[in-house]
Amino acid sequence: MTLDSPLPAGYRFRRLTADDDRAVIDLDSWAFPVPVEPDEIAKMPSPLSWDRAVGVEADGGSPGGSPLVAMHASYPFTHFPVPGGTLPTAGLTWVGVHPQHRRRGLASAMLDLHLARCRERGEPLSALYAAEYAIYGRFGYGRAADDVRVTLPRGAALRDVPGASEHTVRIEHADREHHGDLVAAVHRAAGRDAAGLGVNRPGWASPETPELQAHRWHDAAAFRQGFETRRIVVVERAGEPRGYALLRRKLDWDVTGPRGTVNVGEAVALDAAAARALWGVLVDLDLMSETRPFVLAPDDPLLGLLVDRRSADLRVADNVWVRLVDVPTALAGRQYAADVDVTLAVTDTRLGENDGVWRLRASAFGEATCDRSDVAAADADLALDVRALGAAYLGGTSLSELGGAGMVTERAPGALARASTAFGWPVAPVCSWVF
Ligand SMILES: CC(=O)SCCNC(=O)CCNC(=O)[C@H](O)C(C)(C)COP(=O)(O)OP(=O)(O)OC[C@H]1O[C@@H](n2cnc3c(N)ncnc32)[C@H](O)[C@@H]1OP(=O)(O)O
Repeated sequence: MTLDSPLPAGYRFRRLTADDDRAVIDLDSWAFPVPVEPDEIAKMPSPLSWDRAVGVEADGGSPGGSPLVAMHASYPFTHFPVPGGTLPTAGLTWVGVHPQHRRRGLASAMLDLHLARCRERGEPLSALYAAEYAIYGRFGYGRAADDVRVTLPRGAALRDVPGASEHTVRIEHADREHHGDLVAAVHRAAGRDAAGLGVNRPGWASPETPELQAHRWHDAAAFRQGFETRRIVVVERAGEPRGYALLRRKLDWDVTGPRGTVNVGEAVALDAAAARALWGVLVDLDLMSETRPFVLAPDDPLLGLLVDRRSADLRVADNVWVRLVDVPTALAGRQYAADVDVTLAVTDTRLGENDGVWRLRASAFGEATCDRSDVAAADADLALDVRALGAAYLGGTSLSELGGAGMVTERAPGALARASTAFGWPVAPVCSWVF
């Protein structure tokens, strides 16, 4: 795997291994300051896939410290959900540069190396969560999904759903041994057939590696911020799990009485009745005054269940960002919501292989092909940067919205409306956990 990519003078790439764990934690705590000592973090299982972690060393290093001054890594998603299918995808993560070495081009060099390695591994997509919004557009990533954050008042009124009362509820300490398989199975089922529509939910990635799973189930006291250990609510119908939520509570008091908070890490239900049963529990826990789900899809059933949506103080956040590393493979590797036959003049200043005109042909919810076209760029139906293609790829941002912001240019009248419909998807993309 290549490490042969240009860096500013005085720096070199080096593969990282498990022996670098402590130096990686020290560097990471420079990039992401947290109120937890590196010694404590070192006791946690590392989520990294070391064969995909690359460091940057500086000549001379830092005085009294490690020569490691920057790093990046990626998680392998062999089955990252895209509209109507899955594709191998690199989940870029742990991008960090020591503050003393920032703005010298280290992140740019790491991103170029990352994209080259994705191509070598045959991963047509890369996805990430962005620490800051303005960083990743220049590297060809587009904001591909949004999620919503809400704060639910205690006892928030929920619409009735027939069948909800037929569920039983278990509230237990959450641990991997007892709940790992259940959580994985319900999460997978919810992504495969979102809300029983017979179509999948793009972006709904699973933590695939043993390292990531161990890290996600590890419940480090140092990161709980006064909240209790992790708990789980499981709703079942006829003995079969139909939904779950991972949560923690924290009890506070003021003169008017208890004002506890419920933080919900992940809440997943397989149908409307299970969602109603689950949320009925989550908004009515004794001594709590509000419930805060972490990440919800913009079309999560909870939003439709709320009788008064305004009471939920809804805010929108960017969720996963997507980068098409191999444009034809990525475009042919998803399904489309309508028949489409369109030529796209794609600009990609970092990966020249993607640059040029591509002809995409697909039948609604069926096969798709994408081939290089000999149409001149000026005559293609639509012109767009690879970043806009990434934003539209999971069906969460419409090409017409991007066109309205000047990020897609229509050359053939009607092409933007048709392509926009085809690139859409009946289920909003979202990833339910941050990687
Ligand atoms: C997927 C993830 O892992 S997200 C985590 C990202 N990491 C962090 O936020 C941790 C704290 N920050 C850092 O470690 C670093 O500042 C990084 C990684 C964000 C940037 O690293 P640097 O080596 O300073 O970036 P580099 O010098 O290559 O800058 C490249 C370009 O991005 C711009 N840029 C860098 N960081 C930012 C930012 N936070 N916001 C906006 N623009 C930025 C630079 O100005 C530069 O622009 P230019 O090409 O027009 O001159």
